[in-house]
Amino acid sequence: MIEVKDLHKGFGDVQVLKGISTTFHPGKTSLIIGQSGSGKTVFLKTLIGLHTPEKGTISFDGRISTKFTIEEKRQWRQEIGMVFQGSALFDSQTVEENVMFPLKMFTDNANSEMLDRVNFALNRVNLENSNSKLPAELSGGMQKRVAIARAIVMNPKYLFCDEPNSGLDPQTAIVIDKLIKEITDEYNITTVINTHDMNSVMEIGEKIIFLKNGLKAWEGSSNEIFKTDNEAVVDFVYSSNLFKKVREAYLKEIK
Ligand SMILES: Nc1ncnc2c1ncn2[C@@H]1O[C@H](COP(=O)(O)OP(=O)(O)OP(=O)(O)O)[C@@H](O)[C@H]1O
Repeated sequence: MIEVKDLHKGFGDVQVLKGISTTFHPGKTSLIIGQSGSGKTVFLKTLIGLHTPEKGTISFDGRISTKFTIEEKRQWRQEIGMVFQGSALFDSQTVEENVMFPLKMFTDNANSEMLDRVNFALNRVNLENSNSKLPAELSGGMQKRVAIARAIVMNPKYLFCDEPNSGLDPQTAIVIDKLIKEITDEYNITTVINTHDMNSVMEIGEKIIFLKNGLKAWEGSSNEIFKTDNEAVVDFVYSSNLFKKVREAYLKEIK
């Protein structure tokens, strides 16, 4: 479980996060949504330790990350998986080398042991027989699978994804979303995803946090987001006519 309390982060005179508190639970996919510039990326980067908060705490199963010693930080870093926008694979390395990278960096396991683990992760994302391919030889959806395999190869407790389905067609995006949700359930991972994709919100949003101007303006589940009368959420999520109609139809049905 990740507990965030009163998180503040700014740059110079600009305050970006203005006191965010929330909790992310194991086995659940939590989604961060909000307009461009609302602070989603700064929030995610602060959670993973790339930004240091001025105020507030982030606690990982009781361990406060800003108080970590170097050794504790190294240990914690191994418990984290990350999927970045655009997959962030090493272009000149094969799929196998990309997925093996965290194992080489953090463990001194024998090569055969690492290879078993790599094959397990690739198998889990349904990407067998691609070990020797280069990222350029794969489709965008397959590259995301490699990025997910790399993120889970260390058996993480926490998974952070920044726009995991950006650049994918809607069908592939849903497949990737569902894969992340399945893995989250299966391995009881605490997963936090930044997204702009309203399909993701509806499909996999077990918990949704809506940021507005650096504050948490709303949180709830995908079912609750249909029913909410929070104006800011409704304006943001149902800004397209299609989603407005879907919401109206849903609300009629449950009356
Ligand atoms: N390193 C930085 N230095 C100064 N300002 C920054 C820095 N990183 C982010 N900001 C500012 O913080 C604000 C929030 O940015 P952030 O990238 O978190 O927004 P976002 O919600 O992720 O937007 P988007 O959906 O467009 O990715 C913006 O005004 C941005 O200019």
